[in-house]
Amino acid sequence: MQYPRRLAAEALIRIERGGYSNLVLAGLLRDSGLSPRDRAFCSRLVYGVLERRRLLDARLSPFLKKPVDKLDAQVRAALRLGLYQQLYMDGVPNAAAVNESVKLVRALGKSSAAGLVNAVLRRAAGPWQPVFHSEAERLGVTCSVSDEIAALFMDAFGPQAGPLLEACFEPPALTVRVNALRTDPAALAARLKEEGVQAEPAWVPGSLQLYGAGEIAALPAFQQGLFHVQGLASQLAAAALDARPGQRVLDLCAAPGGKSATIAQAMQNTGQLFCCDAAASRLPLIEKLLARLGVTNAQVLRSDAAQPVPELQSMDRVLCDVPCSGLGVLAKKPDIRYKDLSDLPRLIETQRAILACGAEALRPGGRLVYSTCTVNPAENQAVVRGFLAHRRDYKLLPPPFALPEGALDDDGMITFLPGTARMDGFFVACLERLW
Ligand SMILES: C[S@@+](CC[C@H](N)C(=O)[O-])C[C@H]1O[C@@H](n2cnc3c(N)ncnc32)[C@H](O)[C@@H]1O
Repeated sequence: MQYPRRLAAEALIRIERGGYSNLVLAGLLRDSGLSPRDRAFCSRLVYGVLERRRLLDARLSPFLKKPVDKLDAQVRAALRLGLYQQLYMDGVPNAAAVNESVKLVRALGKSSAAGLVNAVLRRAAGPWQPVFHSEAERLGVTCSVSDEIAALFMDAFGPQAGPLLEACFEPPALTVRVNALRTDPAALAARLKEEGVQAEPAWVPGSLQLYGAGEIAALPAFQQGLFHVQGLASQLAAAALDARPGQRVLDLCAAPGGKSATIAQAMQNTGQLFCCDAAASRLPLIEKLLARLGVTNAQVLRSDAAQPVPELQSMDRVLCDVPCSGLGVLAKKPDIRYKDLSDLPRLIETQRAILACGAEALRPGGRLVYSTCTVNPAENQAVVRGFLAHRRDYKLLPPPFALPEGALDDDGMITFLPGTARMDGFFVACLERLW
């Protein structure tokens, strides 16, 4: 089992140097020749260490002469991987975790650190009695997020902050949106079975949950555009728009195109769907996805949604799926755990501006959905309430779908907290323009 560990260390080192975790890992695994079991082991190690990094470092630090950040990257990776196996992988005996880490650091060309790795790991997994200076620090270390994120959860959710941050260690269910332009859930489930993947209807209509899927993009059903991978919360946000055949629909922040694709299917490939994004480099992602799924009613445009767009007016539907802090998707994107939030006020300004411009583009009687993948009330309820305070021509609609247990309903604004029905944390508000 040395090779998957070595690959995991290599991935961690490249990610530290600025690589995106999903791309780095996918690239290394693709060329590895590893069995599916070893790939799964390697992925678990990489994502596990990224997720628990702060806690792992806090437990390693007392046994090191210098901060973890100042160690050689190879030594740091071997220590974090070793301690992660000791603490979180029941299938790996403690002694094996230590011995394999010693071998690993040698294989990584740092034989001189073998004694250190051995000595530190023999002690770091023992009893731990940390001293914290604040509740935010305690939650931050034990749940492996920054103090700032811990404090934000404490402000927003009080005593629920801890359990919610714990829930962010549980990955959401792997779900796909069945491409209604080409197939239906029963036919797709049968097809996936033929391709070796178990698929069952998830509770959101038109979706399937997959089990034991390996590399999804390699499946013929994927390549033939029979589905796209999409979380249930995102599918619900797209469904909340209630887009109909023949309508004019504007998706203001569309890349990489997941919700646009689901909306195009609801429109039965008729009418006009405008898929905009400010990031030119992300537009090809939308084009590629829509082409694979056979969407023909969409135009992909570069456009800054925070500025009025006079050409895109009188829409029947507008989706503002705005850029956000991403605090609902910590379980999928571990990098967000340590994200600097100093930019938040500027981000909230952008969210407000996008909602205001989206509202201008909607016709009276039309529907607008404002959504985020964060659970931060300042980016969610506060933005919508601030908007409604000076737009008397808009009103909130009741939730357009049955809410799963645990979802919050705030005058019709819906928050899925992390862990609700195995979904991402997400926010959806549905608004109607009255005149
Ligand atoms: C949450 S993502 C959208 C996800 C997309 N709706 C989907 O379902 O695949 C937010 C997007 O907003 C884009 N964005 C950020 N600022 C923007 C702006 N001022 N105008 C338009 N798009 C913007 C980002 O490039 C990013 O692609």
